[in-house]
Amino acid sequence: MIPAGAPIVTAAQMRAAEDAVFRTGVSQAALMERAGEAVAREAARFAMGRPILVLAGPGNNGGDAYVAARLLHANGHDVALVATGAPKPGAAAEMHARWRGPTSSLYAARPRPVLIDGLFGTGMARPLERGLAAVFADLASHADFTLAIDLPSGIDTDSGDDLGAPRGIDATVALGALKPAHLIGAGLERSGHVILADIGIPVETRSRTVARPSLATPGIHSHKYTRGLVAVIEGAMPGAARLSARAAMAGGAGYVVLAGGEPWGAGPDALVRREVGTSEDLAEFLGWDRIDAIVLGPGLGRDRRAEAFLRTAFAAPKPLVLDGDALSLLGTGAARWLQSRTAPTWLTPHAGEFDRMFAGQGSKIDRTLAAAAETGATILHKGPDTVIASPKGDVRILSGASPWLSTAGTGDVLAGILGAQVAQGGKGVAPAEAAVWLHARAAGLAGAAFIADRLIDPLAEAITECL
Ligand SMILES: NC(=O)C1=CN([C@@H]2O[C@H](COP(=O)(O)OP(=O)(O)OC[C@H]3O[C@@H](n4cnc5c(N)ncnc54)[C@H](O)[C@@H]3O)[C@@H](O)[C@H]2O)[C@@H](O)CC1
Ligand SMILES: Nc1ncnc2c1ncn2[C@@H]1O[C@H](COP(=O)(O)OP(=O)(O)O)[C@@H](O)[C@H]1O
Ligand SMILES: [K+]
Repeated sequence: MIPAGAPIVTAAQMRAAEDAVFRTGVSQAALMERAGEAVAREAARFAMGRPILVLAGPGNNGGDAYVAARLLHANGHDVALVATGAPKPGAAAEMHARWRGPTSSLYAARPRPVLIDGLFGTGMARPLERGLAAVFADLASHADFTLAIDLPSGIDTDSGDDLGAPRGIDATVALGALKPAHLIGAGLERSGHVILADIGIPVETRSRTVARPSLATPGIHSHKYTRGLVAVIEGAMPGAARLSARAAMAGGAGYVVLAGGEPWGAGPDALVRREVGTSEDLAEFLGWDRIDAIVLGPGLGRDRRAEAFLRTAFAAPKPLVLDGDALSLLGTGAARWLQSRTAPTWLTPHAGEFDRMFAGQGSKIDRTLAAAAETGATILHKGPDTVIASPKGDVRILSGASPWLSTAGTGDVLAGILGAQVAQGGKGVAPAEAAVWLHARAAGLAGAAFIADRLIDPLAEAITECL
C-alpha cells in the first residue's frame, strides 16, 4: 500500500526542503530526533516484543538509526546495534554519542527477528560494496521482519534502480515525503509496505502519487451529448477497439460511437456504430462537431490504411488518445507528427512502445517528462509503476496496481476510460490520473485471474466511490 495523493521528491528536492527548515531555526539534530521517533514508533508496532537488530551507516540515515535504537531501548525493547564505521561529524555523531548500548561491527552481526535498516538513505551515491550487500542480505533473509529507514539501502533514490538492496524488506518508513525509490523500478518491490512519516518538512513539488479522483454526478439538465461523446476507431483487430468502446461507456461517457467496418457487430446495444471504410469516411465522421474525444490505436493494425486513419485523426481538431498500434506507427517520429496537432493529445505507451518511441536517459520519471516536453502530449507510461507526465512538468504515479492486470486487453480498457475522462473536458494529467485510478480500482474489485472484459462492470462501483 502506497499513500495516495502524496508528494514525491527527489534527493535534491528533499535536501532543499530540509535546508529551508534549518533556515527557520530547526536544528538537524531536532529533525533527526523526529525521524528516529517515527521509525521507533513503527518498529515497536511491528516488533511486538521480539529482539531487534539496528544497522547504522555513516551518514544521517545512520543518525536516524541511533535515535530509533535509543528510543526503542528506553521503551524496554531488546536492541542490538551494528555500525558500518564511525558516523560523520555533526548530528549523526551526536546521536551515536547518545546511544549508550554496545556497538558491534557489521561482520560480527548475528541475525535477530526484527531488522532495522539505517545504512544509507537519500545519500546513497554508489552501489553497496559487495561484502556489505552480502551481510545485509543475509541478515534480512534471517529476520522475520525488516524495516527500512527512509528507503531500502541499496536503492537509488531518484531512479529506484537496484544498487545492491536485498529482497524481503517488509516495510519502509518514508521520511517527510515519498521518493521515486518507493514507487518505480526495483525500489517498488524492494520497499515493501511504505509508511509516510510526517516529520514537519514542507515540500514543494509537481509530482504526486495518483489520488482518488473527485467525479461529479450528472447535473439535472445533463443529457447524453453533454456528458462527453467518445469516438473509438476500429481497425484490424476489432475486439481491442470494442473493449475500449465498452470501457469508455462504463468509464463515464454519455455517448460512445465505434467507427469501423462492421455496422452491426457484437457489443452492447447502447453502443452506437458507424460504418467507416476509408480515411475519407473517417474524415467526414470526425467532422461531426458533437465528438469530444477520439480514441485511436487499440487493434488498429499497422498497414497503410491504419496510417491513413492516423493522419486523419491527427488532422481533426479534437482531443485525441493514442494507444497500441497508433504509437507503433508514430515510432521515433512522435514529436514530428504531434507538431501538427491543434488539440491536446494523450499517449498511453507500455514500456516496449515507449522504448521504441523515445530514447533518453535517466529514471522512468525523467524519461516520461522528457517525452511529454518533446511531443507536447500528456504521456501515461504504463506498467506496475505507471508514470503520467504532462508537457507542463506535472507528474502523477500509480504503483502497485493488481499484477493481474498483466493480461491482454487491459490497456485497451484503460484507453477507453481515458477517452471518457478526456471527453468530459479534462486537461493535462487530471483525466489521466482519474483514468488510471478507475482502472486500478476496477482491477482491485475484479479480484484474481480476470480477463480484460471483466474490468468493465466494476467501473460503475469504482466511479461510485469517487462521487
Ligand atoms: N538532512 C537532514 O536533516 C535529515 C536527514 N534525514 C536522514 O538522512 C538521510 C540522508 O543522509 P545523508 O545525506 O547523510 O546520507 P546517507 O546517510 O544516506 O549516506 C551518506 C554517506 O554514505 C556515503 N555513501 C553513499 N553511498 C555509499 C555506498 N554505496 N557505500 C559506502 N558509502 C556510501 C556517503 O559518501 C556519505 O558519507 C535521509 O535518508 C534520512 O534518513 C533525517 O534524519 C531527517 C533529517
Ligand atoms: N504487473 C503489473 N502490475 C500492475 N499493472 C500492470 C502490470 N502489468 C500490466 N499492468 C497494467 O495493465 C495494462 C496493460 O496495458 P497494455 O500492455 O497496453 O496491454 P494491452 O495492449 O494488451 O491492452 C496497463 O494499464 C499496465 O499499467
Ligand atoms: K535505509
